[in-house]
Amino acid sequence: MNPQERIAELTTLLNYYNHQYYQNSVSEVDDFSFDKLLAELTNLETQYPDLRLSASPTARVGGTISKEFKTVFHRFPMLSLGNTYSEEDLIEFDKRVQKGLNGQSYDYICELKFDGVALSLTYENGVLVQGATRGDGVRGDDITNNIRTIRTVPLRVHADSVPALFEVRGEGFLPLAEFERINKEREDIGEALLANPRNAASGTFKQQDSAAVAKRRLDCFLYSFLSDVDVFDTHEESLIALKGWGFNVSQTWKKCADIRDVMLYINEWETKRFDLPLNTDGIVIKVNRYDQQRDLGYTAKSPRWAIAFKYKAMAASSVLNGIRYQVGRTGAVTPVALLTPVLLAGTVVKRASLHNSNEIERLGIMLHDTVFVEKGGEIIPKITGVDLTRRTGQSQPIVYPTTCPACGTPLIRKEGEANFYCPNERGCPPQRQARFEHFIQRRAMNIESLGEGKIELLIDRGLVQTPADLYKLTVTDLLGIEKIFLDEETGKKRIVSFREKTVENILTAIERSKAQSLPNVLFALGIRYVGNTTAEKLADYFGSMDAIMNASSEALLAVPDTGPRIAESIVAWFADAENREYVEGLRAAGLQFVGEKKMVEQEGDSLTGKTFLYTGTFENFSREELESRIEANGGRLLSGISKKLNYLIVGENAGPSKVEKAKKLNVPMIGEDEFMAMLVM
Ligand SMILES: NC(=O)c1ccc[n+]([C@@H]2O[C@H](COP(=O)([O-])OP(=O)(O)OC[C@H]3O[C@@H](n4cnc5c(N)ncnc54)[C@H](O)[C@@H]3O)[C@@H](O)[C@H]2O)c1
Ligand SMILES: [Zn+2]
Repeated sequence: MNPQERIAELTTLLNYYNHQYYQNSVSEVDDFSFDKLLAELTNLETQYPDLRLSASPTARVGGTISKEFKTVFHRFPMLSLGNTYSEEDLIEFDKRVQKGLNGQSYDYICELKFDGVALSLTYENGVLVQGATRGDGVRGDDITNNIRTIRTVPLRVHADSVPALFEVRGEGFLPLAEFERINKEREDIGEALLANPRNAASGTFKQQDSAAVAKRRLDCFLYSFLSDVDVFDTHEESLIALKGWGFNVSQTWKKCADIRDVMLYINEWETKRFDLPLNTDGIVIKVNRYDQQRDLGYTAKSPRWAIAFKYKAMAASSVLNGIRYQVGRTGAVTPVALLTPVLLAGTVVKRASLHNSNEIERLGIMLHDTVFVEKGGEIIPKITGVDLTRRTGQSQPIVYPTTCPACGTPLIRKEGEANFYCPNERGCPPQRQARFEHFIQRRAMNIESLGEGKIELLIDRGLVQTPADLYKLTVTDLLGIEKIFLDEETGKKRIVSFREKTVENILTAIERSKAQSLPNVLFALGIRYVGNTTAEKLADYFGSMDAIMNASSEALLAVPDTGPRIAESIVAWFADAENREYVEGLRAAGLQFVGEKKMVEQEGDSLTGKTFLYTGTFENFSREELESRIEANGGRLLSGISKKLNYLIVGENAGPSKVEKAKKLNVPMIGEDEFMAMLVM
């Protein structure tokens, strides 16, 4: 391939990866591979400047804006950072800084490079007025409402000395613990898992529904301050002040006197970073003094006074001794690799995730192979490849089981799904146990005192078949029973025994669970795809278990955010005779089958398929009434003016900027009378 062809190929490919990464929150390649391709393109362009294409990703910030949000212009451009994986490059960087500053002395501030989404927050008179994404660096998406859901972001800064107008920038992220929690929940209801915390954060910030965003507890670390007036002389001062004003500044930064100090910081955090509550992929080195930053200036894409040093993913090699097939609550069978223990990023790794059978095939691994294990964003490390040079005659092909490792039932694979399933929902021991565990969790029936082996014991003793049987348990059933559990790994014994106090606690918790509301009961049933939020929406809409149980697929589809996949799953679940019997058992036990019907009754469909936004006040409706009438007639409310908006309803004292924007985008504006006329059409 000649340079011209290669440049064209790389330009197209990298633009595609950027699009996937920034617009769709998907990484099709790992960052290291991406950065290598980008470096190759940069080199080719330097060698053959005439061949550079106008769409080249080398001199532009990768993202763009989206149509779903209002566009905002950044007061100061939001740039990218030059990056490197090598110490030599860092020394080169330091030499450039030294040269650029003509012999002045300087120091650096080192920070961790947080792996999330860049955010810009604007404060006017101490009040948060705007939160935006980086977008293409010049314009970003206005996601103020979503940013307001972050609890550590101050909505108002209580400090006398803050400038009238200033901007802070930072990295929005999904804490690892939260990422794990969400994925556990998704696994529980059979949803596909989120790939990694960065992409999950990026996808969450782009959601339209701020209430849904609030449910994922996003967080944000702030790392820079900008204003028109000079407030600080150094970056260090700004970090200290931001912290003092109540911003969430990670206390991992450090002032470094020279590049050798920087290297020490890099080494120090290479493994320590895994103890942080979020993923980091390197460190950022910034010249401390603002006047020196100004002297050094910017390229089209990044500051000359800063650079990112990225850590290569931590890898180790180990031997694959076996595979354990785990059966989850929904029957999905997932392989876990059992490895010879190996030290990786400060922890001993014995297991690695393999996701599913496709992954085993893709990697081409065999039993007893030497494999590469990497610690990336996830808590469990993953196998990334095979060391073929060390394959011995001992290697054996991995034969994926065709029957359930727990109960022997032949496995099935549903169309379009990567996992094999054990269809024996009720008889398969791990599935049965997981069903109980799902039932007792806090968001379901909240009988968590039954955790940690107690359920296993009840099942073992034949005291319970389905969770409905919990409500028949008596003191005599429970008192005195016990079981010894042996931890396979440590060889330690653990005794679970039901003494008087335990029994009392359990029976009280079971009794109290009868007061759990309809959405909790519905969620407790464990219908695939019916998570907490869906259960709440169904309960709000139908008001009773019977109404849900007897609802047709079409009726279910009318519930907000309920698509065909959820609707079909619900209908199929209730069509099953044994499930019906189970539900009747729960009814007989006295659980809450009736709730509050909170959803607006459908009045008509005259607004179906149309989107609305309103501004100002109205004679015949309060804001709430207007919103509920729109929804009750099949219309949809949007949160901002975009080309997608069909009508802006304009009332008294309408917001001039909204009207202006609607005019610019040719969005039809209607008055209250016209809206009422549409209702009766
Ligand atoms: N895997 C893929 O498909 C794919 C596609 C596109 C981009 N990428 C990755 O994204 C990178 C490019 O993204 P980029 O342009 O946002 O650059 P970058 O992520 O390498 O650096 C700039 C960003 O770093 C972040 N940052 C984190 N901590 C910071 C701190 N302490 N101080 C200042 N900034 C901090 C900010 O959000 C800033 O916008 C590439 O290096 C690549 O690894 C991957
Ligand atoms: Zn099974």
